[in-house]
Amino acid sequence: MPRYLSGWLKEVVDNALNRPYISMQRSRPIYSLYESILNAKEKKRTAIIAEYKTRSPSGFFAERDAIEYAKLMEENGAIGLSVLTEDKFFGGSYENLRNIANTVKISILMKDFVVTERQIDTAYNLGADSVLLIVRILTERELINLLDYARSYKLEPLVEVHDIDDLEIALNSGAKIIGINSRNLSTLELKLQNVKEILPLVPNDKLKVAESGISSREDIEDLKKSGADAFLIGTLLMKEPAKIKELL
Ligand SMILES: O=C(O)c1ccccc1NCC(=O)[C@H](O)[C@H](O)COP(=O)(O)O
Repeated sequence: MPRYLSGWLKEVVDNALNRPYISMQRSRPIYSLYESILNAKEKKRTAIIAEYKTRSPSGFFAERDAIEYAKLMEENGAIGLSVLTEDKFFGGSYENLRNIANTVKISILMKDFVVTERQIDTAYNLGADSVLLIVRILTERELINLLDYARSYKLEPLVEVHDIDDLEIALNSGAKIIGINSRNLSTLELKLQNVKEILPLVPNDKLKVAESGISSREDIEDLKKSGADAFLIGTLLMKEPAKIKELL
């Protein structure tokens, strides 16, 4: 069982425990998220992971065609796509993930509240190249088990932290890609400053992803100075997809 949780986080995790398993034959190769970020880092290119989400608990709402969005992001140099599959709170679907995976040749992150191996089986089958593992909702043992399980498919998870305690657990678990999320999961407030403070504490042999609340080229430059290797951006690009051209 995942950690003790309350409120919407408890509900989202309870739902995740009962998500159906999708059985299908994966038809695309793995486009490694780890290698994609590393490659951009080595070439000193800005690594953007563009997120497809249509709503969220903080009140975000956008209507946009998933395939058009994914193609535009790929054509404009995004190194990856983060696709929300959580349905109740984020309006996501496995169908969007499968359709996007059938369309693009860049890395795809299944963005969900992953707490079971069955969800990782499904991510792989649908064509995802990585899964999100959120430290806040998992025990350290569960995190280690799910990391190992994802790697058995050659999927390297993005392990998300919100504070220094989470970071310690992520490092103990052997995570290789660490995402620092500026959104507080309880209050839903954004605080980019938290990300800037935690980034320098992440060892340099990890790949570091800044997540949430990035709204300009200046934010990216600031986060780079603090050590970020990649940037996960949803709201800005879902509202104005053409902005990707200004970010790279
Ligand atoms: O996006 C939300 O409002 C949200 C609310 C509660 C928990 C998580 C939430 N978002 C998850 C994410 O990680 C973001 O969608 C992602 O980092 C992109 O953030 P943004 O660019 O701020 O949309």
